[in-house]
Amino acid sequence: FLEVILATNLVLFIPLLLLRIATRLYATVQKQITHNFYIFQLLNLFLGDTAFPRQIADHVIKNAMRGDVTSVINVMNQYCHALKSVGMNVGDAKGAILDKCFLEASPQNVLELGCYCGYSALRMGRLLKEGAKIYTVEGNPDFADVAQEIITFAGMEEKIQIVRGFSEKVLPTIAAKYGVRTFDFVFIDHAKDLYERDLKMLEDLGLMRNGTTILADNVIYPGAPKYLEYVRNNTKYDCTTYPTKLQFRENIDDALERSVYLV
Ligand SMILES: C[S@@+](CC[C@H](N)C(=O)[O-])C[C@H]1O[C@@H](n2cnc3c(N)ncnc32)[C@H](O)[C@@H]1O
Ligand SMILES: [Mg+2]
Repeated sequence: FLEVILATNLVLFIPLLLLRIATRLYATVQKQITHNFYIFQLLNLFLGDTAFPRQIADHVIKNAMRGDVTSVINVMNQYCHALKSVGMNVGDAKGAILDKCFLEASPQNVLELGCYCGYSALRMGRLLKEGAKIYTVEGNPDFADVAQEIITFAGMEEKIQIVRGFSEKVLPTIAAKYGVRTFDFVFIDHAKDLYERDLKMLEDLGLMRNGTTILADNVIYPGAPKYLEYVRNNTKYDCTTYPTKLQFRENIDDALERSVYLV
């Protein structure tokens, strides 16, 4: 009898342990290589990274009101909270900081790096003034598909343009492609180790004007130390930190960093 119990436990325990190791490994590796399209896709293939965004989309379509952006945002929040989500949406608490900074900037042209399922784009989209537009960059085509589905369901497809591709590839051509001169508000929320590189890219490409607001998420967790060092010790940026907690994980400290570009 004891042998049966032991064998059953082992049968359950070993796959769970392997799953845990794989998840940890994935999180570590993903941080390093999110900008490598092929490795990213390979990991997705084996570890099913798109399963969660797909579930969010299905849940939204089933439970939210078509064409009602606030209802879509609320359903996404409820779902992620209920699951103590591993989802990467900025969430409602940090979302309130995003709303505040966004409204203060009152932007015409908005750039987002890292769309995921479109949650933060929808949050900004519902505050967008008449005629203004959001361009949200997403490197993972499966995430971009899910985001497009949710954005269209919310009726925001005219206001939110998903820009498919990795930032390093799409930024050099984004202005010409969409007829934009500079962005007034930039929300940076993609791979944390690319924040500094991509901000410098925006500078070099002349995609920001005097007064452009750059808001960076997750500067404490998972953390973007090189980015913080760059903007905080730089006369070209006027910085404010908004300490907060990680989305859906109230025991983990995080912060958003607002930097106003001064040229
Ligand atoms: C934290 S999630 C974005 C969450 C989203 N802003 C929200 O709050 O709803 C980061 C996203 O950035 C994407 N990503 C990572 N590196 C990227 C890059 N170099 N260019 C474009 N997208 C990238 C990932 O595929 C992922 O979907
Ligand atoms: Mg984030």
